[in-house]
Amino acid sequence: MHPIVLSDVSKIYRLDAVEVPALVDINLVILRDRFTVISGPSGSGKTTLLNLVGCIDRPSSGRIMVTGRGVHTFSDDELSDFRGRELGFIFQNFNLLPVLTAFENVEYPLTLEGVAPRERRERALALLASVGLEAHVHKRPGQLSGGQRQRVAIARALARRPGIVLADEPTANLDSKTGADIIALMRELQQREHVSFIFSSHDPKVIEAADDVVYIHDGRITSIERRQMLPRTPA
Ligand SMILES: Nc1ncnc2c1ncn2[C@@H]1O[C@H](COP(=O)(O)OP(=O)(O)OP(=O)(O)O)[C@@H](O)[C@H]1O
Repeated sequence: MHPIVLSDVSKIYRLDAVEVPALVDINLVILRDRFTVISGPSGSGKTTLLNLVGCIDRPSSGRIMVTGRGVHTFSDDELSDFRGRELGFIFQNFNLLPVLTAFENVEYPLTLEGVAPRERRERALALLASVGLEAHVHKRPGQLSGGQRQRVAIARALARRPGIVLADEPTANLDSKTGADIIALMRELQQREHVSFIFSSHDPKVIEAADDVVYIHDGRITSIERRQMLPRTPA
């Protein structure tokens, strides 16, 4: 099954009497287990599209199926439940809880889900090791570099084993070398954890790493580039 299908989706923001058409008639299939990048100039609608797919906002019209569910029909509570269960998020400014250690930040979503302490600990430590932070698990975000904070955010996004992970400009606040390392890491984790990654970005390095690139301009899809259509063999 395709994880995400958008049919005739439009989003209009209303500012007083002014209407801003941020997305217009979007028809898009985002394939599962792939690294999809939404790209386009500033103001083209990337964040709006990601917010709709991420169940943070609803379309003004059209249908959005995420893993077989029509999320455009969901109430606020249903959207929030669905987000917590099915989706992981990596935020541009990392959004880590400053008073918690790296370990506690990754463990936190598992605590919310009611996972038993031992399993929480094992999963959080394994994820922090897989992002190369085993030596930093007891540090708080303020004691970590930008790249290290992003790694914690990636580990946290994967903690509940979501089928889909979304990120808005994940390399925007990183220098170019750190950004390249983070992209390589995300690529590796996406394949290992069998998740669909959907990122918005205009970073050429992120676009280069993608399987599929959806280009948007003025709220409309201008082209879709699908690469490596053959299934990857496990490493
Ligand atoms: N909450 C809002 N209220 C009104 N207009 C909005 C709102 N959010 C976005 N817009 C408008 O919708 C359009 C698309 O914005 P969006 O943030 O999706 O673009 P973007 O491609 O992510 O841009 P950037 O790369 O600069 O982050 C823009 O014209 C923007 O001004």
